[in-house]
Amino acid sequence: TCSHKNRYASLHPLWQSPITIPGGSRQSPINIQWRDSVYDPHLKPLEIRYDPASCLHMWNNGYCFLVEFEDSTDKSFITGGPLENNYRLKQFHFHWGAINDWGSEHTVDCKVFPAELHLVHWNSCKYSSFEEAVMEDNGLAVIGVFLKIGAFHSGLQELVEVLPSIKHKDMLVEFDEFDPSCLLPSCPDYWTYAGSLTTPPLTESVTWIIKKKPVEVDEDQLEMFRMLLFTSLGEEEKKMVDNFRPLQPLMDRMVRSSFP
Ligand SMILES: NS(=O)(=O)c1ccc(C(=O)NCc2cc(F)ccc2F)cc1
Ligand SMILES: [Zn+2]
Repeated sequence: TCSHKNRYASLHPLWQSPITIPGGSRQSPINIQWRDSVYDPHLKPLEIRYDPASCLHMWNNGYCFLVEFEDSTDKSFITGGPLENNYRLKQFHFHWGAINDWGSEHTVDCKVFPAELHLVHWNSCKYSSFEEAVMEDNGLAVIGVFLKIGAFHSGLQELVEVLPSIKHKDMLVEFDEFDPSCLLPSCPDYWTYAGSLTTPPLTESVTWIIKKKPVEVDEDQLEMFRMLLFTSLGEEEKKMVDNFRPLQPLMDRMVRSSFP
């Protein structure tokens, strides 16, 4: 197991006692041990079709900030990869740390990244809404992308400059014409495994697709994430940082890779 350095010391109340759900056998996040992952030559390339016009708004939900999409039709969806059906984009959000030494939910060979992007999709072939799909074991597909400190990211900057307008919990701002594929690495390689939501209700309905290559953002951009607050206007201010769940046991699961 990875040494649980003090990155869990000052966790959000949600995780003071790492919640393990009774009988949970496929919880997320996990450490991906590269050498234990199994190359699956039958895995197809992931197909990503996002329509920037389906972007609705960005808001602070008191745990992270998220950009939500219009999901009444298959305007923005993914298919292929480990997926049997089309999965419609619902929202994307991030998890990050108080400092650049930690922040991601998943780790690779125990390496922690300063932040992690999650693009959340639901199986629109089998279910009629996100809320329905979230209860089913093939209901959701989440693409995870690691962020590392490096070059300035011009696509991310469009999000960063809106953050001051959603500083407090429940603030929302209209947001349109954003194509989240600009946040993905160009390398097609990924790992995939069966897991769960990483926040309550922690339902075990997620096919995780974790991109092998991180994307680079500069430290001022990541610092802007840390100006957000968990708290509502008028409450005692608590900086929105360390909004990641502790690592969960792999148990009887295999992690497959799309690359040899
Ligand atoms: N970090 S993650 O990518 O694993 C993740 C993705 C989505 C959600 C979510 O939608 N929660 C709210 C929510 C949950 C439900 F189960 C039903 C409705 C609903 F809005 C939680 C965690
Ligand atoms: Zn997430």
